[in-house]
Amino acid sequence: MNANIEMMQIYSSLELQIEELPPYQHIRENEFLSRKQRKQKEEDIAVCVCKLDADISESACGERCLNVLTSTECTPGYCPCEAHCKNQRFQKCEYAKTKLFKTEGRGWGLLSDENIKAGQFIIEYCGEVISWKEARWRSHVYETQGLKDAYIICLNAAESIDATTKGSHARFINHSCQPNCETRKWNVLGEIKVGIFAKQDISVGTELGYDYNFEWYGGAKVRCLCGAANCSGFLGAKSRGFQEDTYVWEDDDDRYSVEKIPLYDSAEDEPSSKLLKSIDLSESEYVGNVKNEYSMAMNGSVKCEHQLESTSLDVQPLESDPMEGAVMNGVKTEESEEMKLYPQDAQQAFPQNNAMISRIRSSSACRNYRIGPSSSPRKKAQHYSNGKLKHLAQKQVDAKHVAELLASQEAQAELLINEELRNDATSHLSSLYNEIRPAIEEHERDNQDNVATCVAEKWIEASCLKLKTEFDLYSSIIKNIVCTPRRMPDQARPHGGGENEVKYLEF
Ligand SMILES: C[S@@+](CC[C@H](N)C(=O)[O-])C[C@H]1O[C@@H](n2cnc3c(N)ncnc32)[C@H](O)[C@@H]1O
Repeated sequence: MNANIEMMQIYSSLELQIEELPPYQHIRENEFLSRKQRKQKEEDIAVCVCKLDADISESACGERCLNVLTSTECTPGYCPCEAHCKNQRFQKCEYAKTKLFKTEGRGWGLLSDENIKAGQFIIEYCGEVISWKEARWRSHVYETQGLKDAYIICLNAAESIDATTKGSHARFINHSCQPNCETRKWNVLGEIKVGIFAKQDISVGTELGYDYNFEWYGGAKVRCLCGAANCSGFLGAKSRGFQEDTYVWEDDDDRYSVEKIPLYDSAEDEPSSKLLKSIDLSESEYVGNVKNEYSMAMNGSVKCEHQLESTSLDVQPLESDPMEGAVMNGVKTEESEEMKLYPQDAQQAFPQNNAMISRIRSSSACRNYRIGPSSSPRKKAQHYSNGKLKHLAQKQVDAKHVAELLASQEAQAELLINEELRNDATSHLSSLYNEIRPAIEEHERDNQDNVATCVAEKWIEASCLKLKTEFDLYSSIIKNIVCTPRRMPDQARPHGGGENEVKYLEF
């Protein structure tokens, strides 16, 4: 009888727990929404050279396995250690034992339910794999719905994992500024997966936490309640999402910020003590939502009851940027001088470099240099009221075509040389990206500290060189158009191109 009552009590407390858990679907594998899951091609399979030795447990794909060293899981059927291979932890869901629990003010959290060793794989962060654009859109939608907890993390430059409606227990791991876990990316059968790994030995019953700073796409500004001595104050304060939302810029002598939030570069850095002039939050629906979310987030006890099925959303996708696709119609146009001289934003010239830029931007070493679109103080006209940068998508000037319109051979040669220098600098920057990416990824895998300053400097140097060569090219075009004679119209031989292109070159 007593046992029955006890059982009923356990059952009802379990029921209570299940009731209280926010609605989500538990999944053990990522679901791909924006594309099909990749099938590993035979030629892409990395086969290690491990040899099974019954006396040495580490022999079957331990830490010296070539695949382990490159964060790649062995492929079943190809690994020489066959069923003994220890390097298929994601595939076999070899998770540590964990338990959900309710925290004070931070919603649900995850506890270790056994002693965990430093470096041990704890759990995969599963969810829906969506494009970066979709992530921005969803993050905005969730904010609009008043969803307090954010579950979107970055997978790669183009994709994110959203565990809001579907995910593994990793979605319950809270942020800590003094984390005992970290995220690491592994190549598993040709797909990148995000795992939570122990940074140190963790004893049973300890809350698991990792630093959201790098991978998290938290739409709202949530005050961090991790309690660490070095707490940075806000969740994901260095994350891309946070940086975009709280964009701070200078316009002549004015300084603006979305909120009067003191931003800390790192535990050691000084907080930005400058009093920032707050912009009118009502100016923008988006910022308005952020503000709304912020005040909600401050109320830690608010329990979110929102269902995600709601579709009648009165919001626009963030990517509906009114400047996107804007085309520079020629030097005759009313565009600013800066737009003429910089026909392509450095970031847009290399879409694949966005990851690099955002990673570098998220390191304090580089933030000191202010890389990327926020690298230099720009005119207010180039920002939206919420501080986001407008894209300066423009056509590139075809220097060869311009040269053909000039009568002077010297002028023609000058343009062509400058174009060649610009092209060299562009391809150098592009190849540098591939060269330094492994260093950055390696760094991120080992720990979540900042990337080395020398890496950032190399990148900045190449970016500056590219900007300089672009500047030289466009200033020499303008100079020669203004100061040297042009061919007579009937001598001009504009090549190829449609009507637009000819107009573009009519000076
Ligand atoms: C990935 S979820 C973590 C699980 C979440 N606590 C839950 O109940 O589902 C991230 C959200 O948890 C909350 N959170 C996580 N770490 C926090 C922290 N250190 N301080 C305050 N809130 C935190 C925030 O609302 C954040 O958006």
